Amino acid sequence: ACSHRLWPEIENTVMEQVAMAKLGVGECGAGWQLFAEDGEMKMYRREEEMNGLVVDPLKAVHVVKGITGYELCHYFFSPQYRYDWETTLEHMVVVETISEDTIVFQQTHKRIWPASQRDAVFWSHMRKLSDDQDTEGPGLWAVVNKSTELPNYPANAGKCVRVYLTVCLLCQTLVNPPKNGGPVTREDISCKITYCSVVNPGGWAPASVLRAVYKREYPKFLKRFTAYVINQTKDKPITF
Ligand SMILES: O=S(=O)(CCO)c1ccc(-c2ccc(C3CCCC3)c([C@H]3C[C@H]3c3ccccn3)c2)cc1
Repeated sequence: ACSHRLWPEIENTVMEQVAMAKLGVGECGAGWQLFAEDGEMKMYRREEEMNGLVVDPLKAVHVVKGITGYELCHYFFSPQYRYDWETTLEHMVVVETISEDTIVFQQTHKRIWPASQRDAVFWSHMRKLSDDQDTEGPGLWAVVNKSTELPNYPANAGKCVRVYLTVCLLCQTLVNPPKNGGPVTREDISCKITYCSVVNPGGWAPASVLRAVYKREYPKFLKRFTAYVINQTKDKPITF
């Protein structure tokens, strides 16, 4: 995989995205505004436009009990589960499997009225990161998705407007070993999640419409996805 043409970009993007994900939303002076909250899940956005297009960066933080960072990243990265949890997905193609941890996708998303239908072409990479603090711990896992150009999937060639996205799912597993020294069970683990995304909608769509869609779709997506992983893993051995 290190020889692949995308490798340098993947390496740089992962480092940059993980560094950004680790930054707290800090004092809200940094422009992050809380727009959705549900229990442990908090969603922030910054209102940003690029030549008239809404490209509001999104940062969500969440803590989920009973699953590991590896498990969350595995179900997020692996194509075979995506239709189960990604409700806005109309069609997904695995364009290229660069390695077991790097895949190129083409996805068509269901049309969200009144915007025209969108598609995305992006590479997706999953990786374990060394957790600076404790090296031997379960550590940090991340999946980074970033739009890329593919000659065989030219942008805006068919009915869909091409979106440009950069997404980072950063997960830290927290283990609370049982007092009695017994084996670690799912009651003793939780996962701290940071999900960052910037989606440039490609073609024009009304700012009010896009912001309403983001406000509705992102909380739904993160809640549905985490519930899906909890359900998929509850009767399986823990994978760190
Ligand atoms: O995390 S991923 O990599 C998971 C792999 O599927 C991801 C997440 C989000 C998107 C996406 C793509 C298009 C749109 C919009 C833009 C104009 C009209 C459609 C949106 C906005 C609508 C928001 C949204 C948020 C979450 C889920 C779906 N929809 C989001 C794509 C990939």
